[in-house]
Amino acid sequence: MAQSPTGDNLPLRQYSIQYQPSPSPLTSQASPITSPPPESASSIPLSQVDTESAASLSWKDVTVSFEQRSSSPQVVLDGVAGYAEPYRMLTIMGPSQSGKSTLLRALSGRLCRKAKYQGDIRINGRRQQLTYGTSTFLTPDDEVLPDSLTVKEHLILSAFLRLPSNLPRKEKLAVAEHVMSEMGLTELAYRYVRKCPHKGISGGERRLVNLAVELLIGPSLIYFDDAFKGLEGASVLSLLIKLKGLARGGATVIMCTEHVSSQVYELLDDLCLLSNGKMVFFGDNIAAVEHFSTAGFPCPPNHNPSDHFLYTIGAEFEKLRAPFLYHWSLKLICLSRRQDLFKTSRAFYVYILTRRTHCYVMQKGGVLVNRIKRPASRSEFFTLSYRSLLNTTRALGFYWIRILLSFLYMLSIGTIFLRLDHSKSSIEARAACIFLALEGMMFLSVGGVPYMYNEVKMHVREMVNCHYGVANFVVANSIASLPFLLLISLVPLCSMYFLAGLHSGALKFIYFVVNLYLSLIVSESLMMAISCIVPNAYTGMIIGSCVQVLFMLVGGYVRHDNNLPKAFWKYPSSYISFHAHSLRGMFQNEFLGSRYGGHTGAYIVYGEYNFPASPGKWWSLLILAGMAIFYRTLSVVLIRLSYRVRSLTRTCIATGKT
Ligand SMILES: Nc1ncnc2c1ncn2[C@@H]1O[C@H](COP(=O)(O)OP(=O)(O)OP(=O)(O)O)[C@@H](O)[C@H]1O
Repeated sequence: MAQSPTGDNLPLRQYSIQYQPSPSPLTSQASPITSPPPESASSIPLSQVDTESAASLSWKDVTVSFEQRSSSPQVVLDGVAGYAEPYRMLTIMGPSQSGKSTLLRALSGRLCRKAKYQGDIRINGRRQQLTYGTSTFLTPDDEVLPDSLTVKEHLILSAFLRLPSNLPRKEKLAVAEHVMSEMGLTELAYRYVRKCPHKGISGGERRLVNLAVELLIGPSLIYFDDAFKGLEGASVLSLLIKLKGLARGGATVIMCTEHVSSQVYELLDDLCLLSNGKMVFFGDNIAAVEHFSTAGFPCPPNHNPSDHFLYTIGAEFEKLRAPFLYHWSLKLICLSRRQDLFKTSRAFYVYILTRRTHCYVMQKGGVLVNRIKRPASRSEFFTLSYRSLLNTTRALGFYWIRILLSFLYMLSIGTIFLRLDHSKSSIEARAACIFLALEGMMFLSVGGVPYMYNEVKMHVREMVNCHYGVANFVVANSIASLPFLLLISLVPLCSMYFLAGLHSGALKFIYFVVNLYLSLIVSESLMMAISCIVPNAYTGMIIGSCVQVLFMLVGGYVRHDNNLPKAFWKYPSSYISFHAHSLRGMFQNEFLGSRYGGHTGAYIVYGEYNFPASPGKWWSLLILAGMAIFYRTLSVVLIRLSYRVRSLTRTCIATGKT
């Protein structure tokens, strides 16, 4: 484990991943296994562990249940015990729904608030909080990367986001380079992190990039949920070798997976087998095979042990096996043997408790000291803004195509309403032209939902590992969008405004641009708030479209203000509809102070179109600005509420409350 070149007392470490595969443990001379297993030969004695940053995790009586609406609580983990040591990799295995992810979440302090937790989890023998930089949690479900950035850019920007501000810029770059080369990503440095046949990277490489990003802060504890989900042979092996390298570098690696190939199984260190929330086995990979054999379930020759365990302990296999067991007595024998298997797990439990006590005694001081300072909020903010700007500049579909579409749309409106005169008949045409221009432009912002959804998801993933705050993310994202929204309101508008021959005054034109600009900012902010709560981008687009249409209906053009039904449509919908404020301002700007076919502007706006006389057009701009701030603040609140990862266990570890 190489120390970082940070000078000072900065306890930042960099992993050196130089894993050399050892001879296959399954083919090597294994001693006959008894229960509980003997201390593994490959296990590093705890006295030799680098206690400055190493983390020994031990847990006992961990019980987790979820409240059910109609029935009694569902017990997902039932009195599970175990430990994970530095320099070793623990793999939690078991059939689907056996509680693997729940155990991993409990151990990392990331259980959701709904979960009822009981138990005793200790780090280096103490109940203590996992502080920033000490642990990282990865899951393929949250695997969202900024698609428009290259691997190198992503790692460098992540280093700036994660490493302390007092670390010189040069050293942050050096850390990023180091991690990139250790993870074997140097050759991919200039490839985009998106999945794309030519310029992008594969799914396995994306997972390595995700892991690399988390390694920048040198965490002592690495939790990896469903580590191999969606990966095929070579990628699984490559990821496993990297994880094992990390463990050999001093990290405590805990991952969970449903099953692995026999080649991968040979490379595993410790195993925790779960079935239906109960622990069936705990020990090293060789001991597991022996244990099943002793309990009457020998793994057939040339058979994948991991598949064999799944078959034996998986409740769902029971149903599948039944038709093949025509002899009832045979079935009963099988079931009773299976009970034996579960009973022997008691012996492992006792063994683990002994070992766990050992962990307490040997760990010097018992405190996890591998803490690094969080970057200052200001530097976080600048890096996030820069990343958002870079991402949006390159996101072709998000802004550039939108600018082009907006231009074509405005051009169409401009040519349809070409050179409007000041006659009476032009009043209706002018009103329609303004309404269509405004509504069309605001509606196009729905197309940005998938992009925003990805941004929010990426942020939440980073938030889970405590990398930066929500407010910084939302403000940075808003600032990055401003130049593009200005382009969208200015470039296309010019084509329409002058072609249609709307009011010729310079101030009137500036007002039109500012009003459209603010309306787009509000619309964008609303879409962001929606992206924070929807389960996927498509739902977000549907909800976004519905809200835009609803706001348009009460905007004052489709149905005049005094004709709107009072309940719901007028109060409160027409007041909270930013379309209404924007449209009223636009109409006041276009018509007031001019005469059209003998009618005064005031008559047209307040008499014919029934817009309320107050507030005035400048107030509408202020209201729009206020709404933009409101929706952005709402996004901060929604992200905090809906993705709240309040660490229940963390609190328990820290306070000793069970
Ligand atoms: N937030 C939750 N609310 C309600 N029930 C939950 C929640 N999380 C997990 N469960 C339940 O806990 C049980 C175990 O889930 P868990 O995800 O831990 O299993 P798993 O072994 O990781 O499964 P898989 O391999 O399919 O991911 C499941 O029956 C699941 O329905």
